[in-house]
Amino acid sequence: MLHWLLLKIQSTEPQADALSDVLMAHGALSVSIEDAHADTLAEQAIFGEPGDPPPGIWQQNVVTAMLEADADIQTLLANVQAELGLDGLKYQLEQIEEQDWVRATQAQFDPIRVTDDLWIVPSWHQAPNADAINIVLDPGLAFGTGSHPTTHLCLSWLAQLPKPLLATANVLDYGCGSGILAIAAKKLGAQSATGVDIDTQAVIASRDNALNNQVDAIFYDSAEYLHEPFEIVVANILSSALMVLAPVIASSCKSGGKVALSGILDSQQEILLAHYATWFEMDAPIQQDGWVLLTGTRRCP
Ligand SMILES: C[S@@+](CC[C@H](N)C(=O)[O-])C[C@H]1O[C@@H](n2cnc3c(N)ncnc32)[C@H](O)[C@@H]1O
Repeated sequence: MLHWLLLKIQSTEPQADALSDVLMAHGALSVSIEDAHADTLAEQAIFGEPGDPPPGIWQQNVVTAMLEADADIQTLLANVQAELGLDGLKYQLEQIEEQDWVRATQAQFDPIRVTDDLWIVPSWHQAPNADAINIVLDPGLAFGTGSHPTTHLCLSWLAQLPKPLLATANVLDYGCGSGILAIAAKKLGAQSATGVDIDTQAVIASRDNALNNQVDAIFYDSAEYLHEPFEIVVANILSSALMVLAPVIASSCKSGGKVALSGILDSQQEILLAHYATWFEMDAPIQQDGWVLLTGTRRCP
């Protein structure tokens, strides 16, 4: 049964916001803007870092309006053209059938293999390897489902740490998001795991996820962080935050302790390597899909 129409209009960066406003004013249920070249070699990557000005939008984009099935498209287009002074709009119309939206959303998330022995499994899936360490995690408001290369890099690093080292290690997950790294550390055998985050929602999500995984890990607001020393510190935060937090991360890591830093783009690794070399003996960077993991060992202060 037909339920909605999707009107997709080709646009350019200066027009896109005004076009969205006019579509909403004339009855669109929702409007989204996407890169016109998404999923092609010409795709334009846009990243925002805390403290930076808003990154803007794509030069060539597609503005998509979701409309009631009986919307009068010709009148809507005439209004858009008249109000914005645009001629010859290029557009496409698609029909959306009713479907089971919960099932459709869940179908996008499959179990993620980190190693043969470590998997991230959505709660509605059967674990592909029941004997593996399976972290049960559903997509939520906090970052960290395991699908992003930066999380994957940190998880792979935790998984390859020697078991005797982990068994005596207290692990700090700075910028815990969903709590995935702290939960993984504890499940892999760490003595203790603590996560802190600047975002209250992340702390709540981490506590819920730890409970769902029957993992005893502590999560709290980074504003209350006590600067305790840990044997292992993982921090998957964007590079600008890692630069600012470097003294905190260094003072949180015991002499001889290990650090793993991610959320770093290829182009940002040199400056971070140089900065963290002040406190750590740094290893060769590890790369995945344009993202970098930096690891090191804390020198004696
Ligand atoms: C990329 S997510 C990483 C989440 C998870 N650790 C993972 O590896 O998937 C970064 C997290 O760091 C948090 N964050 C950003 N800046 C921070 C800061 N200055 N102090 C503490 N947490 C911060 C964000 O709220 C976010 O939850």
